[in-house]
Amino acid sequence: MYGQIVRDGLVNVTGIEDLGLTSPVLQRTSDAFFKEISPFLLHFGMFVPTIIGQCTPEQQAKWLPLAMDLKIIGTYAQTELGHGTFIRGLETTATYDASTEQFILKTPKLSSYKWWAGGLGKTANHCIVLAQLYTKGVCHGPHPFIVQIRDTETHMPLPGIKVGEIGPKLGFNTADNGFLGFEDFRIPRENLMMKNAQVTKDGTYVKVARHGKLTYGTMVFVRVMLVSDMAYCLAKAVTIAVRYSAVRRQSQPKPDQPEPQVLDYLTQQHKLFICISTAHAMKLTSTWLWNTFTGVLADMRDGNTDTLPELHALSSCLKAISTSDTSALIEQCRFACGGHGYMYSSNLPALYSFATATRTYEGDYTVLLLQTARFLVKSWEQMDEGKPLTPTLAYLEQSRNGSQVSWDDSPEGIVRGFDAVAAGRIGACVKSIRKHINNGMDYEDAWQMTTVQLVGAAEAHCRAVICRVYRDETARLTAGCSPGVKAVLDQLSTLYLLYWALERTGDLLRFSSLSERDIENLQARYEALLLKIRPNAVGLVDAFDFRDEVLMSTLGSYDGRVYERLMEEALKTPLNREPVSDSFHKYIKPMMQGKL
Ligand SMILES: CCCCCCCCC/C=C/C(=O)SCCNC(=O)CCNC(=O)[C@H](O)C(C)(C)COP(=O)(O)OP(=O)(O)OC[C@H]1O[C@@H](n2cnc3c(N)ncnc32)[C@H](O)[C@@H]1OP(=O)(O)O
Ligand SMILES: Cc1cc2nc3c(=O)[nH]c(=O)nc-3n(C[C@H](O)[C@H](O)[C@H](O)COP(=O)(O)OP(=O)(O)OC[C@H]3O[C@@H](n4cnc5c(N)ncnc54)[C@H](O)[C@@H]3O)c2cc1C
Repeated sequence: MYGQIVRDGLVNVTGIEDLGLTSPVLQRTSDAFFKEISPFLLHFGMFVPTIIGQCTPEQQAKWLPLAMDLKIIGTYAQTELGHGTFIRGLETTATYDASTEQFILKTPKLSSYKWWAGGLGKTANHCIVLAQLYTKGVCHGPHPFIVQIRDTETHMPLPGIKVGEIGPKLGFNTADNGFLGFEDFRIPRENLMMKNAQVTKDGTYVKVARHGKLTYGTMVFVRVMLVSDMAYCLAKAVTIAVRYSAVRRQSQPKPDQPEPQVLDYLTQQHKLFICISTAHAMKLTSTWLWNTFTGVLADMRDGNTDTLPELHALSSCLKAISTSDTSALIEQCRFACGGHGYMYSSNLPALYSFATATRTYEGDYTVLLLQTARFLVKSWEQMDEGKPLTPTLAYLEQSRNGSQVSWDDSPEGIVRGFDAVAAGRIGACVKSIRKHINNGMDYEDAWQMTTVQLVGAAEAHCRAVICRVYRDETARLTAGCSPGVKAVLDQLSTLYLLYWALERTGDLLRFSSLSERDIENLQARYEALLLKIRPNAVGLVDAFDFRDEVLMSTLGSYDGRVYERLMEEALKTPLNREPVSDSFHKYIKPMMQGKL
């Protein structure tokens, strides 16, 4: 399996190179080669971006051509057996030896071993290592180093390097995730990636970055990219599930009628149409987030890091919510396909295992929402001090006088309702923290006692951002469309708002004048909208325009020959090569004859 995937991975990479395309395209085209993950994912997904983001121009001139021409194969080794979330707690050390102008890398304990980096086990010969930088007896915190770990000719691990594969996982089983330990492993001073901090030959530490967290820049980039990846993943899953639901006929609600397409059941529409809407919502939000990200990068190039905190807060909650929603909705697509959705040949299991991993890697869901919550609470306090709010938090102003928002069930009114929920939940967190402090707790304990609410407030903020961006971007992008297209896309964005309003009635009752009658109206509108979308459902997923080779699904292929494809795949399984398995003669027959 590994050998096959490496071969396909290289065909994919060199093919893209020949076309002179860039790595995001690689990500998309690799889908046509793999159901699983390429061992080269981290090379282009994190190793190359870190060289660009963390190296000086001179260092880039050395390393980038080698990486882009695949003369070296890299990964990103930050997480350790003992630490993944808490980067400041990483145990691997890099101690500067001025006498030889080298850093000495050590993994002092088993828990210090790097663990998880994709491609590290058997594929990569270089990696970015995050290690605690020591010079002149002082620790300056985690810094990125570029480290050769295998001989580029023999691929043997270099002396002082312990490296290997970490073993089977829920998914990602071709990603070749590995472990890495250092025993007094020496690297040249120049292998410290010196864009944000430098160590001179005599060991003097020089801080260059204007912001203490620019070392974390690669993670922010990947979080931004993952929102788009999730939209793409969910669009594939719902294409499979909707097409299958159009082919599958089951049960007989009316004795004198033929079995209906399962797509005609309202419950099936309830499971699947939110998936179509969410794929659109996340795609539009990811483009908006990308534009925000590139804007912040431009500001930082001009020496201004003022917009970085809002980007960190946005990328954290959008990565958390997009990966969490996608994992849940891909599983919902699988549920909607009955037993055949559980077949590996449907491709839904592989899509799910990829999505559910993203909820954890690049920053755990809870941890990132708490990062966003930190920014929300700080913004609330700045508002109390009369300081201006950042654009995505402008809605907090409406909460200043504490009056309840009057419920308005128009799409724009529902967006305002979600703003009110977010403002209300942030305000409740601030109130909780202040109450605990007044009762004698210190700030850290008061914060910890409020974290369940803080995660909820961050989710509410993120939902409000997605609703607003989705609604605004749909209106902007459909302005020139035909009335028919405009109407269908408006139905999808309205469906998203009604769905989440019904999911969050508790919050809306608490923070707006929503009534029981309003909820009944929402439910009726939602169900009527499902029926309106039904005639366009297959057209909407066809519009995602996935080729069969990319969907790789017995259930989702364009021609709808589901049962023929399921049988074709079944006959390919190794167990069907012989009519009788040799296990019958070895075990079953002796058992039947009482000879086991
Ligand atoms: C195509 C692609 C496919 C690419 C496909 C690639 C496949 C990927 C495979 C997987 C790869 C990985 O998982 S790589 C490993 C990923 N690992 C992670 O993501 C680890 C997650 N942990 C973290 O990011 C950090 O530990 C975090 C939780 C933020 C806490 O960091 P710290 O303790 O240093 O910071 P704190 O004390 O919490 O906060 C101090 C201040 O720093 C700010 N801060 C914290 N992080 C910041 C940041 N990133 N940018 C700006 N500011 C930040 C906070 O807002 C605070 O600001 P003030 O409030 O103003 O003080
Ligand atoms: C498929 C996959 C691929 C990966 N690839 C890479 C890679 O290429 N390179 C790399 O460096 N890493 C990689 N990782 C590792 C990944 O980045 C970490 O697993 C992730 O950052 C989570 O950290 P952790 O595993 O230490 O979990 P922990 O942080 O230990 O989480 C365990 C639990 O503790 C909770 N928790 C932790 N801190 C807090 C807190 N402050 N407040 C409240 N709750 C908290 C979490 O929410 C979670 O419920 C990969 C992981 C996976 C699953």
